[in-house]
Amino acid sequence: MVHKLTAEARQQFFADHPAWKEAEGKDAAETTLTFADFNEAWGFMSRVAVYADKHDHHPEWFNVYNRVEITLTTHDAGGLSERDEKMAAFIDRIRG
Ligand SMILES: C[C@H](O)[C@H](O)[C@H]1CNC2=NC(N)=NC(=O)C2=N1
Repeated sequence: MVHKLTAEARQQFFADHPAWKEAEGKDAAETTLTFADFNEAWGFMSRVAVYADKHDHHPEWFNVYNRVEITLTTHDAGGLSERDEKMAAFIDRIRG
């Protein structure tokens, strides 16, 4: 069972991860990454995909050429959870 972050933990999430913003009308966190080219973007996405598969937690994302938009939310919890926090921390570590 996975639970949504408490209001305090949610606030802490956005304080700890300044590259992430609250999604509008949705209990989720969003970020946009820009890479040198598609090859770099796809390399990044591959690393996130391996993480997602390993942790059974999957991003909502959109890619055009060198841009990757990511929305993190936990469908099973109906909002942001610790799983999103861990995935955001992973993405922030590898985003360069
Ligand atoms: C059955 C499977 O474990 C669930 O559907 C997992 C898969 N990946 C998931 N990813 C996300 N973002 N939220 C979930 O609730 C979720 N649930």
